[in-house]
Amino acid sequence: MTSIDIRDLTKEYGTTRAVDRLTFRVEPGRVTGFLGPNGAGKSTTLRLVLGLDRPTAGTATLGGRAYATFDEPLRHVGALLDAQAAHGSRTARDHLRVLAASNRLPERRVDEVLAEAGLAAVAHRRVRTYSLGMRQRLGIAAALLGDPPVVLLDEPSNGLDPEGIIWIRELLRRLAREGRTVLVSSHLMNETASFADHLVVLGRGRLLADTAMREFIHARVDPRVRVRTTDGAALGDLLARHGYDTVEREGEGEGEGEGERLIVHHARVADVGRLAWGAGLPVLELVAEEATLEQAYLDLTATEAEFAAQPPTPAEQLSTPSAAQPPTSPAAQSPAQRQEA
Ligand SMILES: Nc1ncnc2c1ncn2[C@@H]1O[C@H](COP(=O)(O)OP(=O)(O)OP(=O)(O)O)[C@@H](O)[C@H]1O
Repeated sequence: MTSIDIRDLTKEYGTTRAVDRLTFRVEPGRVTGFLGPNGAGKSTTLRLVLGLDRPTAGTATLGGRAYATFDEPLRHVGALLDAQAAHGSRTARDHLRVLAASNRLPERRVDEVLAEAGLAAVAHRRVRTYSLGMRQRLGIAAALLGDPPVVLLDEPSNGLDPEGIIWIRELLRRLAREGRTVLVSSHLMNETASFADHLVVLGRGRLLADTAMREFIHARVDPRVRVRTTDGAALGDLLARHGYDTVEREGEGEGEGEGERLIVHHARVADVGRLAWGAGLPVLELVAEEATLEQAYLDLTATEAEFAAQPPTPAEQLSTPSAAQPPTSPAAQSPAQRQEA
């Protein structure tokens, strides 16, 4: 199995440190989402893995080898970095045939990946007539050509139509199920949440998180419960007495007799339901509000966004908590933890 190993990787462009002593491993058999604000260093990292740029320090290897040591790299790594890279005057089929020949891949792979990417019917059209989404599909077809154990995709959903977005999601899931190593950068949080098992998050070239997606979300976003009752004041008091100090009263529900809606932070449906039942308060609605990757991501990168808007002074930088260990937000604490504090 081929993992991607990034060790102490640093890349400087003049005075800009695009990647800053980065260390992480991308494991096979799962889709790893690669996230971070604009300019965080994701593309630079991918370029370094693919030998398109030389690191200032550190290493990026695939199954222990540098990309440059592969004679037929498409058999080892498939990558989509720039959907505009294909030559416009060639047909899609010819573009793939050239790539296949240069890596001694059988020509049947060209037709297989064209079919897989939904391009069979337009394979004889010149690439310059392709829409952004079609080019994106062609780039993904090229990445799959050598049946590689490692797949790296930079913003693969870019320009894809809804059907294409479902296709890429299912493709990524399948590639991971087949035991491949799949690293996908994206700015689309809903999309990433739909296909990634694991996340690597960068901020200003440094590692902010390397964790399972489920843990990433649950560590940062508190569970909430939406409850509707005929007596919001009584339920609010009851919850406060039981340590639920963040209760938002949303007011009357729509229509007559709809009751009042409350949002209870750091709570679980079973606990709120049991308390209301014990006090004889009628519950008209009781729903767990799902935490989203977007909420968790914004919580983590809030500090980074501030830095991006206004560069800190050296003194501020010194007093900033380590980016690798962001402070636990109040939202991530349980009522018990907050009471202890
Ligand atoms: N060839 C280059 N010359 C100079 N600076 C560069 C070069 N490539 C990247 N940078 C700088 O390195 C930093 C990281 O850029 P990079 O493109 O890797 O970020 P990113 O996370 O991929 O961003 P985005 O989400 O916007 O694509 C940025 O400050 C960028 O301006």
